[in-house]
Amino acid sequence: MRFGWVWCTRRAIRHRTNVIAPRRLLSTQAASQQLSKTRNIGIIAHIDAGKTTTTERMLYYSGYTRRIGDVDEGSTVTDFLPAERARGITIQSAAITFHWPPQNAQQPDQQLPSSFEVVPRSSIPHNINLIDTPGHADFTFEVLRSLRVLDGAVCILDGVAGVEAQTEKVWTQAGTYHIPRIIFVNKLDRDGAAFSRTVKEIGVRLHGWPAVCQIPWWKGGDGAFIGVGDAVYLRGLLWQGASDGSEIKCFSLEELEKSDPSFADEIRKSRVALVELLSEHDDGMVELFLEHDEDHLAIPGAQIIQSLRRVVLQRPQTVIPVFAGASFRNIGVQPLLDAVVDLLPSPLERPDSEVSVENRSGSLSQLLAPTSASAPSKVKGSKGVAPAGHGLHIAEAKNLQACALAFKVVNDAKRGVLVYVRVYSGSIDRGSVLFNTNLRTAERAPRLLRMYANDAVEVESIQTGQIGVITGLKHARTGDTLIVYRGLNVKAQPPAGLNTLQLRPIAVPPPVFFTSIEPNSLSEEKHVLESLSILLREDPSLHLSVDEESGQTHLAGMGDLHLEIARDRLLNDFKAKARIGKIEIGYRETVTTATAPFTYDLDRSIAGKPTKVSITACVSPAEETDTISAFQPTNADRPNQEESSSQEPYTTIYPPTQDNNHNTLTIQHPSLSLTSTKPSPLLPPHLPLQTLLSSIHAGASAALARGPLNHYPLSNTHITISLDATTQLYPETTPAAISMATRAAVAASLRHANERSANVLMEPVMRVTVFVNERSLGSVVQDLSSARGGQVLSLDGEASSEGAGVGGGGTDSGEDDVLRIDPALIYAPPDPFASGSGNLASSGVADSQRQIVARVPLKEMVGYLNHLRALTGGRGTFVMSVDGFEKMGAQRQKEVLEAMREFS
Ligand SMILES: Nc1nc2c(ncn2[C@@H]2O[C@H](COP(=O)(O)OP(=O)(O)OP(=O)(O)O)[C@@H](O)[C@H]2O)c(=O)[nH]1
Repeated sequence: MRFGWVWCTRRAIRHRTNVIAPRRLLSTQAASQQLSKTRNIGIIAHIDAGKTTTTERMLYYSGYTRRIGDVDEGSTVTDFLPAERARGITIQSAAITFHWPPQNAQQPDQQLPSSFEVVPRSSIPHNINLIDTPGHADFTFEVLRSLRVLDGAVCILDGVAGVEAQTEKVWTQAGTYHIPRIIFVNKLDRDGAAFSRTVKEIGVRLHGWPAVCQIPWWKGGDGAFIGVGDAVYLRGLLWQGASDGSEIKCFSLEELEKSDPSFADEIRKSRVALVELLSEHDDGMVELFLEHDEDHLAIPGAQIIQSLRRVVLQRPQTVIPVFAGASFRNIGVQPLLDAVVDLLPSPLERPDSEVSVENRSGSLSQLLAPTSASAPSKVKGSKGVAPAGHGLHIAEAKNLQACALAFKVVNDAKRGVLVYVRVYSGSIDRGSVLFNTNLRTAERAPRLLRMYANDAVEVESIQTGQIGVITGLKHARTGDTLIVYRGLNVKAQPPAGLNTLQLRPIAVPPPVFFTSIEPNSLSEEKHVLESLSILLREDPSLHLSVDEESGQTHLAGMGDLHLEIARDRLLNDFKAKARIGKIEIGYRETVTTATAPFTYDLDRSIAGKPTKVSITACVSPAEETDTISAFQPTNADRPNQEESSSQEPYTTIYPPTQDNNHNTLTIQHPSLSLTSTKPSPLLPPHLPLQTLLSSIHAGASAALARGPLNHYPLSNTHITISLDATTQLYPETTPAAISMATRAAVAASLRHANERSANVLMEPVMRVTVFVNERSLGSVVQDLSSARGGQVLSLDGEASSEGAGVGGGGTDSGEDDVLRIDPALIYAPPDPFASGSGNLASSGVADSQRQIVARVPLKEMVGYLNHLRALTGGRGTFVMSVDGFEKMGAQRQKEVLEAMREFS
């Protein structure tokens, strides 16, 4: 029997049409039907596992592309940036929409049946919004950003390499967002493919029970990879005939019994193992098993799917459905798409979104819940927000019409800047005024799009749960929260409370590499700055700063590849004409002593106008600890002085969260009260107190950008500014003068501190996780701890005696309560090409795979991959992330500074 990937059972669907529902109910029912038929999913994996290759097949089989794009030819839909095509890697996550199973334009929208006991969900076309994420560790932040808007994920593994370092990392990250995941073991056509070893690694390294839903079908038992055995529907699927993989031949167990009895036998074993595993985690499966006289094979496939779905949606997810294929050979992608629809959740099945309002967090439904009679009444001075512990009730929430997250900004050559949003509540309509709660600005959404592969289709609205694109926005950046508020116009602001609403704030790691950018000529400067500002809107993990003294612009990022790509995009995509310096490590400086107050008097003309002001500053070390931790919230540029002002109206504190470098700023302004409703007579009329404070903040930040020791940004430094309005402000005081004087006063104080007791350099220290063979373990540990000055924290998740108590062992997530699974208890079919047969030790997992976690200075990790490969015969892999900044010892600092001089 030959057929395309359209199940015969699909035709069996009957719809009940005799139910008459009220009109309003019908519209909400229609909306919820639509949402039930939506999947917002991501594809995650280690670099090169085959995410883009698999996505291309998904687009092709769903009918959205006419030919299959090839990563190696640079013709894929999702890797559309020239830099991605040139390098064959994904840099930006792409979001595309398609239907699965394919939708026939002539057919009316099909309704989901009321039960899935007989036919699976995948018998009805669903709307899939898919995000293909980058695998390289330098773009981890891009992955994190995407994970926030996903409801489910497909993790792709390379069947030869197994579970790799970056897989483990993104898997854990997806776990922290409670994103249900399924696994596709890809590249099973390659020499050395080891499905069994990979399945065992899933159990051991991803800490979940692999539910093997498909087993590989090797021709004649040990020949070419030709298809899969389906443990759910008890059949063999053979990809044959058409080279595009659209024709699949299906064999029943009885048929297989005649042609390939051992394969038929293995499919039965896989079904028994699957039912056994599900019975341990799902009571529904136990009942089914009993109902079917304890016959593992008698349970209908559709009910196995139902049980799989229930376990996938459990929190935490401990069972991981595993599928098999080789997307490059067009094998296995259609059943994987069915699994996406059948097993991953719709937006309706996801937990409520996290939000924060005025620094308090809760859930979106708490915020939107109608204020009940028992809800606390408005507290004076609290701007309508109930005190902590009473949820997030805000009277104005009833006027909130939509709430969305801009999770991605892309500069499209044809369509301009595209802002990808996921709507969490309400609907964004064409022409809506959106208030950006990060930037505190409003702008209109002129056009809305849905991206179907290469085509964009204009739409009137983007509804709750959907992903869409807004074009024509001038300000929105990746990570911004956008709200629509009843009565809002472009000039108005929503009331306090709502204007601080943030959806799932995300931590941005500090940048550790930087490079300088200098326009080739003055006339190029504008274009260079505009291009940089688009890059920054796209990617908030890039940081831009201007060194006022040297006039140089510095671009900082997460890794050397991250900056290399930014440089390529600037020069090649945006055609900016600029000189780009070499990529260097971003060290920090910190003060070691406190200074006495120093006053800077400014009295000169600026832009032809006389200006006058005095600013007093002193600096001190911010804290006693030697390290600073790595992560800060994204809304870092949002001043927080209102909070502190409510406690102390004459002091404004900018806490460390305002600054990526853990600097703090305290402004003492006796005689100027923040809580006073009347303007102070001590302030010049053109200088409101908030403007004065912002000018001081800007001046202090500029001074902190360049330290006196070696021109690195300051870190862990506390600045105190005191300003007596009666003696230090004048009618000629302007905001620009205040900034200038503050910068001068702080810079002088930093110099004084450095003269009294020299500043020290702080260097980025990475948390490195290395995977190596048993044989190479000794040499890699030796290399990390001796040659690279690192500190081994744990081996295989167990804290080493050396590292105990320093950074903790365990996984990257720091979780100690991860599920530890004995690989001997995991079912996997034998690997024909590996020595041994499905036993972890004999298949090489226990022997070969060891995990080392260490803290190592970033400087020592530059070029580490090549060294690791040499030490491990090419098998070792590693991932790293910033663990913090650490003060250098005198000798190390001397060596680093000398090396810098040598190369400069
Ligand atoms: N033999 C074989 N090669 C494959 C398969 N799938 C992908 N490849 C190849 O593996 C390489 C990487 O594939 P990609 O699809 O770019 O992998 P990726 O995971 O998207 O890579 P990044 O986006 O850079 O992380 C390409 O050369 C593909 O042709 C497969 O099933 N079999």
